[in-house]
Amino acid sequence: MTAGTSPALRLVLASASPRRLALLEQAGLQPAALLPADIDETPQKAEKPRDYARRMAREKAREAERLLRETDAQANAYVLAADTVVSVGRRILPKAELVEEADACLRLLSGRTHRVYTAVCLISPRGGERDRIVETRVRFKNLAREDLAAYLASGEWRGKAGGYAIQGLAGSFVVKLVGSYTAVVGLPLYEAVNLLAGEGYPVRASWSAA
Ligand SMILES: Cc1cn([C@H]2C[C@H](O)[C@@H](COP(=O)(O)OP(=O)(O)OP(=O)(O)O)O2)c(=O)[nH]c1=O
Repeated sequence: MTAGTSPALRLVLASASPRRLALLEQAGLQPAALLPADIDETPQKAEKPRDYARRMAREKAREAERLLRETDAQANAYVLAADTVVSVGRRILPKAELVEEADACLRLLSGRTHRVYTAVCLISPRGGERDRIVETRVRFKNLAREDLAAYLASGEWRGKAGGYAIQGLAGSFVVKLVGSYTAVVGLPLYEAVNLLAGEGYPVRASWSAA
């Protein structure tokens, strides 16, 4: 753990997503602990995709913070959580678990622009809560029958919001992206690092090659 002058200062990533951990590490941040939060991810009736992503990130952070306090009431930790939602208009696409779901998502995304909302929420050691929401517009090419069949066979869609992963094979479906690539993968690095820095976390403490 490298957290500057305060050895007790810790970063906790409230996530089970290997992508989020890899992104955090890409930015030179090594969490001291992973604390996935098991929350109810059902969207509320008529909830807007942006509001839903924000609520989910907040609930994940709060639940992880609660779990942390249960084991260590004095924990001097920053708790970071994120949530990614893919939407077409007001419609929230599912995190595809079944091939039928992925198929339906990809047919909907084919040849059009959709929005990806990723919210990031940070709870600081003193309990202060801050968040950011990033909207990214992604345009997919027209997916041919062969594209669809091959992509579904790859299995890369499993567990991914909207039934695709831009960091994998589906990267070749993207005609245009306006917003944040890292947000689409699962953690907007610019916003996450800024949130942490703004709350006093030593974000560059481990950058030195020495
Ligand atoms: C759109 C898209 C999503 N995803 C992933 C990121 C998230 O893991 C997932 C969206 O689901 P989330 O509910 O945001 O995250 P998760 O349940 O996988 O992980 P956790 O809550 O423990 O942090 O979809 C990609 O990896 N690539 C993409 O291009």
